Amino acid sequence: MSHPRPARLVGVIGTHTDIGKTWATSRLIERLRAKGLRVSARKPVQSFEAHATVTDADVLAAASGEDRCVVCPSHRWYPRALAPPMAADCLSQDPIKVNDLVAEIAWPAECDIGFVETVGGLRSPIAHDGDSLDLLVRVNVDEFLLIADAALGTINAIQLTLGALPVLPTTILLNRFDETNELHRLNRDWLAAHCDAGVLTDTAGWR
Ligand SMILES: Nc1ncnc2c1ncn2[C@@H]1O[C@H](COP(=O)(O)OP(=O)(O)OP(=O)(O)O)[C@@H](O)[C@H]1O
Ligand SMILES: C[C@H](N)[C@@H](CCCCCC(=O)O)NC(=O)O
Repeated sequence: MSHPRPARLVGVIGTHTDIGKTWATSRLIERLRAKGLRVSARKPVQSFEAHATVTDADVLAAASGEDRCVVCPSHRWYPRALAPPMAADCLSQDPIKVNDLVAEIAWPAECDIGFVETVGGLRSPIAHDGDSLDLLVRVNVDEFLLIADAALGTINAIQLTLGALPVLPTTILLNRFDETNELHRLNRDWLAAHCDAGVLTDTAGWR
């Protein structure tokens, strides 16, 4: 049996953990849904501080209008702020396999755009046998959305990330971009001139 797949499947990656993948993706989902598009979000596995009251799945679910345990299955919630396989080990949970994470992703029958959010940065371990990039390759995404910041050092982080990606359309979103900050503007312009990717400073420009 073939499983439904969104018409457009976007892999969300970051230059670093806490860069704003969930925040930016949620803002983008809200904007797309307001236009009438059917949008879903999936975070195949998540790890977080044990005392956290709101997880990435909660934030994405609030934006997409889905159940948080549909966004991220409840058995893939690891309450330790470590890469998921490391968290699983510390919590004496079973090893995480990329194949299982992929198999657990289910989309609604009709979905215009699906977002798969990874963990940490592109090469952060997401399972015992693979990292965020491995997962998105297995999921066979159509394109990448790279969340980065606009501050000093971002060019290196973005270049390293782009260099590790397969050739697919990629959009860079500079989270927390401040138009009044000259460095932010100069970084945006340099990236637009030198990178083979679209460069956005907010979700409004996403096409
Ligand atoms: N543009 C922004 N404005 C306000 N708060 C933001 C913004 N971007 C991120 N944040 C906040 O920064 C924190 C980290 O962001 P977020 O959880 O989106 O990062 P992440 O890349 O998804 O992290 P992880 O590696 O855990 O997946 C969150 O508390 C989030 O609400
Ligand atoms: C705990 C964090 N919030 C995040 C995992 C980040 C792992 C980073 C590992 C690394 O690259 O060193 N978890 C998650 O996105 O579900």
